[in-house]
Amino acid sequence: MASLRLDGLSHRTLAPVDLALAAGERVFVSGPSGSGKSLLLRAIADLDPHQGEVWLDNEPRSRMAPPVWRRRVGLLPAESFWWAETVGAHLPAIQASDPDFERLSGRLAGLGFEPDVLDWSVTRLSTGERQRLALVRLLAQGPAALLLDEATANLDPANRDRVETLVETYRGEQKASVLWVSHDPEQRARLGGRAFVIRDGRLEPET
Ligand SMILES: Nc1ncnc2c1ncn2[C@@H]1O[C@H](COP(=O)(O)OP(=O)(O)OP(=O)(O)O)[C@@H](O)[C@H]1O
Repeated sequence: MASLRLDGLSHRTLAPVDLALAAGERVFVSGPSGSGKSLLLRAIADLDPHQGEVWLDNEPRSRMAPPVWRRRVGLLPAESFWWAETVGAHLPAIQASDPDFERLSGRLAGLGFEPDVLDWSVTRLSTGERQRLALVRLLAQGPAALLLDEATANLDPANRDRVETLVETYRGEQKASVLWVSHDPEQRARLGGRAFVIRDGRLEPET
């Protein structure tokens, strides 16, 4: 559970942003291709050069070790990277007797996977499977804030709904703040909440 606050955060194409998300709040960001949405998320995750500060509750990013920050502020990139042989090798080693195993199996099932997906080779994953499994992998770290870059861009409506449900369940249970980049106005309308747009290098409330 944590609030997320951007304090004069800027990057190469974006004017300084001040934005506060309460713990458990979801905020959408949209904007034309190339407007700087992904760079905004990457700056918050401290993956790219930027100016300004980001806070999780009262903890500034500059006082946290980068690996710790990136575990607590979890970025789901538009294209996920898989480096090991199997899906399961990317997830924490959990025994079937561990309570976390049930939670993991529940999330996999909620996204339409059988438990044997953990044994699948990553080379067989379709684009949509990669996108859904990358979300499961991210949530397994237990982030306090989620940064979602087009989390449903490659999915059919049924799988899009499954991902929305999983994100909303996690947000509700963990009181995680969620910054969600989405091009889909119907998704923003369906889920509700505050929405912003990046126009001419500025983050503005969507009207
Ligand atoms: N490493 C880099 N060096 C120079 N320019 C970059 C770099 N990374 C991104 N850019 C540029 O910054 C701009 C914003 O990129 P960004 O990926 O944030 O766009 P976006 O809003 O997420 O677009 P899309 O909706 O197409 O994913 C683009 O013009 C991009 O070419």
